[in-house]
Amino acid sequence: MESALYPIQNKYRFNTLMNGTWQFETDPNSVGLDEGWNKELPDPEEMPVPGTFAELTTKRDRKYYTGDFWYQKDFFIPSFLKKKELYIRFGSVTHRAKVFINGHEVGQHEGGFLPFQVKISNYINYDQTNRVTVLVNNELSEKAIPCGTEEILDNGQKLAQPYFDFFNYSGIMRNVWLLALPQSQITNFKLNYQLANNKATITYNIEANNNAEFKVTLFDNQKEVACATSKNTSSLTIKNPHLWSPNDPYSYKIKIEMLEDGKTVDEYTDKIGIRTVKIVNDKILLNNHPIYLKGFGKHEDFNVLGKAVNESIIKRDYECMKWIGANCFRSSHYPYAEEWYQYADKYGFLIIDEVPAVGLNRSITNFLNVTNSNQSHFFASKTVPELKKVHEQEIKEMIDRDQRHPSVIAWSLFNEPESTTQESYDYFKDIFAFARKLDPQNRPYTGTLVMGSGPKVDKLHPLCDFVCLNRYYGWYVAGGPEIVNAKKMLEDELDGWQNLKLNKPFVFTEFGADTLSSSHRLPDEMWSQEYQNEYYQMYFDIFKKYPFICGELVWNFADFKTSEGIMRVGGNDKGIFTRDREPKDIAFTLKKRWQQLN
Ligand SMILES: CCC[C@@H]1NC[C@@H](O)[C@H](O)[C@H]1C(=O)O
Repeated sequence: MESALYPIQNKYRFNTLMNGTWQFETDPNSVGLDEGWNKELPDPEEMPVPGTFAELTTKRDRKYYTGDFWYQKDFFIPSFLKKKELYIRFGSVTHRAKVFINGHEVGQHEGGFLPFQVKISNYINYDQTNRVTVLVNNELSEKAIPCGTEEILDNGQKLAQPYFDFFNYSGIMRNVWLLALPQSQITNFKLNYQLANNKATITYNIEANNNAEFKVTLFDNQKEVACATSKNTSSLTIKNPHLWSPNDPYSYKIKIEMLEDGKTVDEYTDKIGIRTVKIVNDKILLNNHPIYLKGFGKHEDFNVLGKAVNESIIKRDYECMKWIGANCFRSSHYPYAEEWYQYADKYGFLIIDEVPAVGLNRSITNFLNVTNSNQSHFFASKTVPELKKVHEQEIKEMIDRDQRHPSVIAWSLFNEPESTTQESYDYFKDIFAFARKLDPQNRPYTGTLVMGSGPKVDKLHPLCDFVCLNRYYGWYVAGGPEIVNAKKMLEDELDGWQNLKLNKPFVFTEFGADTLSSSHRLPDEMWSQEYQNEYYQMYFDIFKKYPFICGELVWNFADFKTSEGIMRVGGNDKGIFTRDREPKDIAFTLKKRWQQLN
């Protein structure tokens, strides 16, 4: 069911997008399966795919709809496709899906931010119209990621209660493809690079659905530079490799041919960027040179789109990040659509790729209790074994999908879980051990530590190759006139980390202040543009004193939608840009700083 290869077209492979208008119907009483909705929706409406119903409706109960809902679309399959294996590939379905073809169940998937495909060949009527139906569910629990719970309102409606700070958008929010693939096919390939003596050795491991030989060819600007024919695993070596880096995102083309009895039966081509990433002492090295990460925690989030993929938004975000002088972002708090990574490879951005392990703390204000006994003891609950299984499945799917992108430099296995209890350490010790077996390039593994999980109490930093801090001194604590105390709080914590002599890099993966683009205050006040500037200047003045700080990823790239609450004005307003991607004053401060920072 996993589908790590992005669809391409060549003489062996064909695909077509199934985006557009689908039929849609909510199923609040979960009667659809009994009433045959997998064959015919009783009273559907039009729904765009990719898209999310929550951003399109004018009715609150639809916006917050929680439970089962159905999508359905008819499509024609000509008989000349009979020789091919047919699949439908979903870029994602949030949070879980069950797929039917002409009424027959053909597969299901848990996890709302990674692709999967279902084989449909055996259920297709050729030269006829066929029907795909998807049963989706968007409920939250402590047995899946992202975590949350739900309540039943007085009117009987379910209401999702996220343990995370972004709107629980759901549905088919990424591209959907119809795939026509060869019977014998390449299903994935993994690459690792070794650089030495001005040579690059590219070790490959090809996965396929049949035993076969493989011919692997590397091209530099259309010129063949290396070639090998082997079973699944071998290597290629090239002299004077042109390495990939943010300042020079150079790519080669790799072509893999699958041979049966000497005859090519499948072919997959991709762009690859030769580079290495490693941690040496308290530095992050790219191609053996220390790098400093400048950029953002982001979200897939935009007006009307919700989290639906849209290449205009992707392009605009990259243009803004180039303009401001950023070189990195974290895919907070879930793996983004594949197109984000393709642009990063091309434009030379670095990505900390994050699995949707957010909300493993039973309250987004858990950080207020992290240093006292009011902790929720999240990892002591009986649902943890189920949670761990899903967490591991999604780590594997994320790494299988993204391991070839040169832009991906690290894996984030958690965002702000409970992290000061022995049981949290026991849980994540297993998670890290599982994940470390999966990446052929052995990139660094990390996770972000919630406000309060500091040097005296945190249990998870020993598992991390570099330490990621989400800190809000001057906002959630010591805000406004108390910012004078916030400076000392931040310095005291960093002194505490320094005294542990971890000899590891640290990256600030979140720090920020909610700011209304309409607010100017003299003297500055919280929520004003002037305060956001003062807040960041305080952090930057302090960062200079700690050489182990190797990155500053501010929170957040843009204002984004959350659940409603007394601390949210239309959502989270910590953006450097507004939700419609216009700069706040702070954007010009960061541009000046980042274009000078090498
Ligand atoms: C102290 C927790 C901060 C929190 N961290 C996770 C993000 O997803 C939230 O948006 C951010 C915030 O509240 O701004």
